[in-house]
Amino acid sequence: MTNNSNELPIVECIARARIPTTRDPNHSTYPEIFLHLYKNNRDNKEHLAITQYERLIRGAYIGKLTPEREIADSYNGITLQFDPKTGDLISNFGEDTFHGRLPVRIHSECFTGETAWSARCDCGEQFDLAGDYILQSDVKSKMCQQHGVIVYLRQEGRGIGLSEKLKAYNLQDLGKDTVEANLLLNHPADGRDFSIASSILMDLQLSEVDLLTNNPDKLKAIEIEGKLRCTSRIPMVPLSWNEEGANGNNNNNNTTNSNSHSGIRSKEVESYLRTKIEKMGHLLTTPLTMHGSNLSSTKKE
Ligand SMILES: Nc1nc2c(ncn2[C@@H]2O[C@H](COP(=O)(O)OP(=O)(O)OP(=O)(O)O)[C@@H](O)[C@H]2O)c(=O)[nH]1
Repeated sequence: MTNNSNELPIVECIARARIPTTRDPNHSTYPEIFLHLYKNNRDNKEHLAITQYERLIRGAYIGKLTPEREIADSYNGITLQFDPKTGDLISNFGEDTFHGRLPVRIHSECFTGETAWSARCDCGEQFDLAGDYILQSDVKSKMCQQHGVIVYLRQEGRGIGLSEKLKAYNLQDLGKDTVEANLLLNHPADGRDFSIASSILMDLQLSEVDLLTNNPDKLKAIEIEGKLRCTSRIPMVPLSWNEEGANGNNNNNNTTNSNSHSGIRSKEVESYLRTKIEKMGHLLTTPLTMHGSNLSSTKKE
């Protein structure tokens, strides 16, 4: 395995499965998503793609697998044939490049935000918003059509890992911001490698994506000449900013922020978001009334 950062990582899907989900309460039957587990030649992590699009189910097992059966249930009118020993699809459909745009979220692991209900960051909220945007049918944007992909990168704490992130939290409690805390611990401000996500998206045969993000580094990483293109950015506006009078690019109708849930509020999350905007160039306009500050800075795209 090579580790040349100028080259795109090589990714290989090592497991796929169909997952019925409860994400869409308006759906009469449960919608289905597919989990694709990838290994790669950059790190020893298993990264994930969560897809909602029928052409992206290569290798996914559909129907009830028994040792005698070689034909699985049909899916969207296509009869699926699979290898009963491995569970892999034999049919080759879905191998063509997908011609069209799909909403895509590249999300980084955050145990504290997604599992432990931490109000230090908005990671759990963002993950839910991305799922709602992609999986629900009643979102504002007609572009969704209940199709899309979430690439879930196992890059906890912007790549520094959970134990180092907890040390950073302690420094933040002493007054450092998230960037200063990382640097004091001898880590980069952001140690993530988004090119793994690009390779996964290309493996899923995507060529054009509408990226759900405020992070300019993700927008850059997604542009692979002649292969992968970001056609538009869908801003991730914190839910709590709904009532705070967010302006500028946050008022874009085509955002993930389409419901009235009040979102995460804490002085820690405000500091976290402020540091993203002021030090990491995130494409968000701070609401003027942000608690504990009178910020009015606007980052232009
Ligand atoms: N080092 C460090 N990492 C944190 C902290 N809070 C959250 N994180 C990590 O920051 C990452 C958030 O990444 P993403 O959800 O991809 O979002 P993003 O890069 O901010 O960009 P968006 O696409 O705009 O949401 C996760 O890996 C979190 O674990 C912190 O205080 N310190």
